[in-house]
Amino acid sequence: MRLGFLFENQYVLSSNRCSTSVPRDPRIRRRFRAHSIHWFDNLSSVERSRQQFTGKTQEKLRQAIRANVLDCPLRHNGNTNMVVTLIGYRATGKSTVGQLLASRLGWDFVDTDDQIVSVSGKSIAEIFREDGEPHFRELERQQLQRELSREHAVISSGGGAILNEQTRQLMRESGPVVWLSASVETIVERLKEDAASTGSRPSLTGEGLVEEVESVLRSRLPLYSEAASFVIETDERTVDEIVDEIMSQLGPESGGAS
Ligand SMILES: Nc1ncnc2c1ncn2[C@@H]1O[C@H](COP(=O)(O)OP(=O)(O)OP(=O)(O)O)[C@@H](O)[C@H]1O
Ligand SMILES: O=C(O)C1=C[C@@H](O)[C@@H](O)[C@H](O)C1
Ligand SMILES: [Mg+2]
Repeated sequence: MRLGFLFENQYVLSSNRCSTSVPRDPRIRRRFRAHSIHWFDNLSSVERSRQQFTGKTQEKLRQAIRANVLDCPLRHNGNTNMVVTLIGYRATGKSTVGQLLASRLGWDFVDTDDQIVSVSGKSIAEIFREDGEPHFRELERQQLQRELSREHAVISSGGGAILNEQTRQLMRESGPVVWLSASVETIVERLKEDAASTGSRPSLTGEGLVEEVESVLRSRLPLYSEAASFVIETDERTVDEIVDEIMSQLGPESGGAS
């Protein structure tokens, strides 16, 4: 049986006949995916080209991947779990975009920052101040672990959720991971203008705002990249346009463009 393969960080099922080749039980599907990824990671790039990409141009391949990448999980609507997780630095729009995306997909929307605030009865700034950042990270890890086992949902994660390796892996195993990106200038501008920043975005380094965004973003880029199924640039784009592009990347089965 052909399994699946990863290309440009996207998990791809190699067959269109997923209903027969992919186990329906979510637990078995997770193992199946993990195995496929491991299998692909262990192939040399030359071997990958020979086995998978022979005779196809890169662009054709990309199109094929876009068309197929989420075809199978979405076709199993109702049978398997399928969670879309939004990742990205502060103020890249995870919460704003996530709400609209969830309503377009008709799925539940979950914002793990909001959940942590509501369960703990404290703002994120208070948690950082009174209990320390490591405590917040642990709450975040637990919250995401719980929510990623939902059947269908759009999850807006916190900007630093990807710091945890176990969380990164679980996100990827649970469905597509959408990385919202923005330039330092855009992030700084949005952070300054958003009244919610004071309570929900305590300083991470003690540096000035611009220096902090530059240094923390730089250090996290490899982790966002590792966790992501695909990236969406958000600079100078409306929330509607961003959701349209995500829907289009998710493929026709999500109601997105073909
Ligand atoms: N595409 C966009 N264009 C203009 N403003 C935006 C866009 N996306 C989000 N914003 C604004 O940026 C601010 C931050 O957005 P949001 O809270 O959704 O970001 P976030 O990624 O969830 O941040 P955090 O990681 O801190 O939770 C809000 O004021 C929001 O209205
Ligand atoms: O980037 C971060 O580390 C954070 C982002 C926010 O979403 C919150 O989770 C919190 O302010 C920490
Ligand atoms: Mg948010």
